[in-house]
Amino acid sequence: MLPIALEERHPRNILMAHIRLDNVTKTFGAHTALRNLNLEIADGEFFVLLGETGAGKTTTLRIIAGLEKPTEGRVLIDGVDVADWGAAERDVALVLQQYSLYPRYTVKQNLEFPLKSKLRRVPDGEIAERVAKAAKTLRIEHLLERKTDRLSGGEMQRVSIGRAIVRKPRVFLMDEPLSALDAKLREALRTELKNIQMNLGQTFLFVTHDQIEAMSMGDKIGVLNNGALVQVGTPQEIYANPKNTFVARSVGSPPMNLVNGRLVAGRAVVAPGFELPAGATAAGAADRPLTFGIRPEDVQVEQGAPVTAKVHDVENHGVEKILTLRVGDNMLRATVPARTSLSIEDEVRFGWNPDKLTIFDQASGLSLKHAS
Ligand SMILES: Nc1ncnc2c1ncn2[C@@H]1O[C@H](COP(=O)(O)OP(=O)(O)OP(=O)(O)O)[C@@H](O)[C@H]1O
Repeated sequence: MLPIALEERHPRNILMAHIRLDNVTKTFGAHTALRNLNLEIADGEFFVLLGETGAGKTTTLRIIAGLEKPTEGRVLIDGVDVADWGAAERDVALVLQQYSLYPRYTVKQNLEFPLKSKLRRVPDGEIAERVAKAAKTLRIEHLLERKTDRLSGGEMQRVSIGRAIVRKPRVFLMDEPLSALDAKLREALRTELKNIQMNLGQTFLFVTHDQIEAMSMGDKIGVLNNGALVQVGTPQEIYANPKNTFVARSVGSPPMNLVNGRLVAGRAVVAPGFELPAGATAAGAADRPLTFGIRPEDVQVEQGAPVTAKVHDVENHGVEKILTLRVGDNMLRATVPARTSLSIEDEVRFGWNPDKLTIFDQASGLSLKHAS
């Protein structure tokens, strides 16, 4: 019996999809790539999975796409367990870092290709309509007759995304699609991709190791470390309230300052001459080794007595400067306005509003806010 055409199975007015991973574990021999992953991606959400190399990002995408089976756990699309569905039936589009285009075909032929499969049965008129619309959205109309081996990296990636868009999949899965592009193009495509997603209103799962991409594009970010999901939240939640020191280090450029210290007589002490105001002590912070976290933009730096630090380095970033301060054995980064005129070896005093501190348990790395 012929398989039911995808176009008939998923009526075109139902394009969105809700994805849930229930306790998914994936092992390759003795190696555990994913452990007890619980993940929920809402309809129409732009969800970014952020993780370092080997964290399990691609494995997660491949499991959702049906290219890999979980060792344990379930994948649900719109509430339905899709364990028995093959990749084609799941109707998800995977966009990869390497553009999988046909080099001898024109852009137009590349865009038409996914719709010409027998499984889809898309009428010719509709193929032309969808290709024209995708080309307009991606601003590649002028390239339609060009062979894809004559395109720049950015243009090729647009065509790859176009091949996903014309299919009208239920879900877009994107595996570091911008990482092979140069910085300027990456920035431009970040904004475009976000706009495209908002216009289509469809579910996007985008994986990256680039925290700037995650922060600027995601409605929600999931931070993956060593196959485990550490924290899920909006970019603002993740930035302002990291669950542990790993997440604190993963977002922000420069990252959060993390300095080890402890509480002595109710007063937080990081190092000699580096005492935090008494108000900085958090509820539940007993006398134990702690790590104090402060974002560089929350460090205030002034010239004059009492001297508490020396300027170790000054980086000029146009709108702002990033100072590295030497405080005893510790280095502290501070973001200050560009007009600040400080030079290496200048003596300064620094401080911060205690409300801006995040305090972590040194042994577990967990934020006391999340632990309480
Ligand atoms: N088919 C496989 N066989 C054996 N090990 C695998 C296989 N696929 C992935 N792994 C391992 O599982 C872990 C997670 O891999 P995965 O590709 O999901 O990571 P990633 O976060 O996408 O990394 P990257 O950013 O480098 O692509 C890695 O340690 C990897 O070596």
